[in-house]
Amino acid sequence: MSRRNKITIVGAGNVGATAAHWAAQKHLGDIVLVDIAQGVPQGKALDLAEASPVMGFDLKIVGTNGYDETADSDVVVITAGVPRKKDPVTGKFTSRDELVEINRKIVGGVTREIASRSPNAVLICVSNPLDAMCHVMHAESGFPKERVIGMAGVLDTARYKYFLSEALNVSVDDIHGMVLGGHGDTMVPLPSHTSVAGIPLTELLPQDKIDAIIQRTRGGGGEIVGLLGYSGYYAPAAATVAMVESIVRDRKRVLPCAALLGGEYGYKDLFIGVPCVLGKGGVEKIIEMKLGDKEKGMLEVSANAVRELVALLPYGKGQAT
Ligand SMILES: NC(=O)C1=CN([C@@H]2O[C@H](COP(=O)(O)OP(=O)(O)OC[C@H]3O[C@@H](n4cnc5c(N)ncnc54)[C@H](O)[C@@H]3O)[C@@H](O)[C@H]2O)C=CC1
Ligand SMILES: O=C([O-])CC(=O)C(=O)O
Repeated sequence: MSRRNKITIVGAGNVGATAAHWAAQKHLGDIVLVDIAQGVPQGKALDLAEASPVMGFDLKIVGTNGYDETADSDVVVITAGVPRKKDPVTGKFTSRDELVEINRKIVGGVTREIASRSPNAVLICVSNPLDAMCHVMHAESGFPKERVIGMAGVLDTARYKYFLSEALNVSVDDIHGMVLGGHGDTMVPLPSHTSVAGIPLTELLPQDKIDAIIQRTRGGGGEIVGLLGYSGYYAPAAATVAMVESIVRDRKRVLPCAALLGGEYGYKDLFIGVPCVLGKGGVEKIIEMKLGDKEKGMLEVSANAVRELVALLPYGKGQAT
C-alpha cells in the first residue's frame, strides 16, 4: 500500500499554521503540527481538518505537544521560536540577529527531538536568524548537508518580484530573477540577472527605481513588522510550502535557498542563500552562476554578516555538541 507523504511542522504559530493551511490546500501530504503551547497545535489541526470536506483534501492532520506522532516524517519544517516584535511605545524593533541566543536553544532542542525520530527527513529551517539557525539544525541533527535547508531566498525573491511587477504593471508570472546571500539587510538581489519575459530589467526600469526596489526588498521583513507590530506570515508560509512541494513531489525546482556551501561561490562551511535544485533528496545540486565584481562584493558583505553571527554559536565546523 502506498503511503502519503508525511510533513511535520514545528511551531504552530503564524508561519507554521499558515504553512499547514497551504500545504493541505495543495494536498502535499499528511500533516503533524507541533507546538509547546497546550491545545494550540491540536486546535489548529482540528480546525484545518474540519475545512477538508469544504476544500476537498483527504489528509490526516494532527496537532500535538510531543514528538512521537512526528516519527518517519519525510519533510520537517521548523518555525519554532521567537519572532521580532515592534515596541508599542517607541515603535522600534530589533534585528533578526538579536534573536540568536533565544532561538538557538529552541531550534537546537526541537532538532534533536526530530532527528532521533525521523532520521531520513529533509529539514527546512524557517526560524530566525535564518542562516545561523541552519547551522544549529545541521550541527544538532548530524544530517548530511543536502538534508538541511533554509527558507529565505524564496521569500526575499517573492518580495523583489512583487515590487517589480507593481512598478512595471506586469504579471508577477513574467518576472524572473533571484535574491541570494544571507537573510538580513545585506541580502543580494541580482538586477543584472533579472528579466521580464526574457527582456533585461535594466532596459525596462531606470537605475534609481531599481535601486529603490532593492532597498525595499532588503527591508521587506521590517516593513511588515512596522505595519503589523510582528512579522509577516502569508508570504513566508507560501515560500516554505513551495520548497516542501518541490521536495515531496520531486519537482527539482531551482529555488534560492540557504545551503551549506562546500567551496561553491568561494565559501566553505557557511550556510548562505544560493540557487538550489530541490528534489526528494533535499538540495540535489547547487547551481553556481557567474556573478559580476559588484555582485561578488555584495555577497562577500552578506557572507561576512552571517559568519559573524555563526561565530557566536557553540559549534565547531558542523559538529554536534
Ligand atoms: N526565514 C524567514 O524568511 C522567516 C522567518 N521567520 C521566523 O520564523 C519564526 C516563527 O515566526 P512566527 O510563526 O511569526 O512566530 P509565532 O510566535 O507566531 O510562532 C512561533 C511558535 O513557536 C512556538 N514555540 C516556541 N518554542 C517552542 C518549542 N521549544 N517547541 C515547539 N514550539 C515552540 C510558539 O509557541 C509559537 O506558537 C520566528 O523566528 C520568525 O522570525 C518569520 C518569517 C519569515
Ligand atoms: O522580518 C522578520 O522578522 C521575519 C522575516 O524574516 C521576514 O519576514 O523576512
